[in-house]
Amino acid sequence: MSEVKLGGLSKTFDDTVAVDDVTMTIPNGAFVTLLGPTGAGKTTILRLIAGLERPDQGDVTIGGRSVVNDTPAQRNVAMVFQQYSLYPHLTVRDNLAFPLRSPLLKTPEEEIDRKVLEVAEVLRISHKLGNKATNLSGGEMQRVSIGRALLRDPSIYLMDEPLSSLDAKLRSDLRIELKRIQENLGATLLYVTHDQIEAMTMATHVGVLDNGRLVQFGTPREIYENPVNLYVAGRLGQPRINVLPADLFAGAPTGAKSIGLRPEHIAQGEGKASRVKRVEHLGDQTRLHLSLDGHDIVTLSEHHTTIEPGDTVAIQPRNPLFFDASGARIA
Ligand SMILES: Nc1ncnc2c1ncn2[C@@H]1O[C@H](COP(=O)(O)OP(=O)(O)OP(=O)(O)O)[C@@H](O)[C@H]1O
Repeated sequence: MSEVKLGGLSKTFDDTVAVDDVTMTIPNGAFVTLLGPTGAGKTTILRLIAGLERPDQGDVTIGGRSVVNDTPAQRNVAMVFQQYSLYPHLTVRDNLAFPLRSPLLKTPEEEIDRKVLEVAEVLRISHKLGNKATNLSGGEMQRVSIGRALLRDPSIYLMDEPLSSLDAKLRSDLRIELKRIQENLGATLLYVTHDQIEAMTMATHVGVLDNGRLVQFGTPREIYENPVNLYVAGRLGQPRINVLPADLFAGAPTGAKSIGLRPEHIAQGEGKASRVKRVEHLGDQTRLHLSLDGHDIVTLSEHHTTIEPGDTVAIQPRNPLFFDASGARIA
């Protein structure tokens, strides 16, 4: 596995700037997620690293060596796409074994068998090894695609929303498995997702993209607790951060246009009186939807709260974030 560096990487398609001067280091053994809305440039970054696109500007190095003039095969990256890409006429076993049977590798058949079984076990598809790839459910096909990538020994794994087609239960199981496998292998992984839970739970580092630009790169905790701007603050956190006028509460610093309050950063009991509009009991948490001077605010409450719609709750900020008129964080 290797450190992968992007230096001033840019790519334009016709009039669209897909990737805009991105500089980023994916440390050896790191699990980096790229987070951003549709069209932010996530997939294009993966394709530039894989060698499926050529950059207009900038460099990609793998293990300290520039690879921009290398073919995808020479780069030795393993890519898992959102859409599974299996050989339909082959069995699951043969699909998994395929990369190991490359004439260059000369892997002995018993070793191939052992590795295939191991990966099939982890991904819970051992009972389907004899099936043709076409006789699988979407979730099973995607697990085979992930398994096929895991069977190689690439410089980096590039994964483009590999879990997005799976149901919620399987997705959360595989999230844990994938993280465990990555840690065991010491694998370097760049993982694209829309899903902030995936970004928060699996990543050692998160890169947040906005219109092709990398706006912040840091640990999930840094990104959550210290967002550089409103855009980043809004990408992590469920329920989303409340963004309110800075003068709604006393104490805003000069130049502050808005205050960002995460739902858990609102203290109840003292402060300004808000009206309860809705109470959502979600099992693991209870959410209060409040209205204060015409602004909607979401906060959390105790599981067994007796607060009801129509009640009044006094609230005040705790650990607020302040942003200027351009959205940049100022305090
Ligand atoms: N081959 C292409 N030709 C023209 N435009 C492209 C091409 N590939 C990507 N784009 C454009 O570049 C921008 C970035 O696309 P990209 O697929 O990298 O975004 P993304 O963040 O991966 O989005 P999604 O989450 O929807 O996959 C988009 O505006 C897209 O329409």
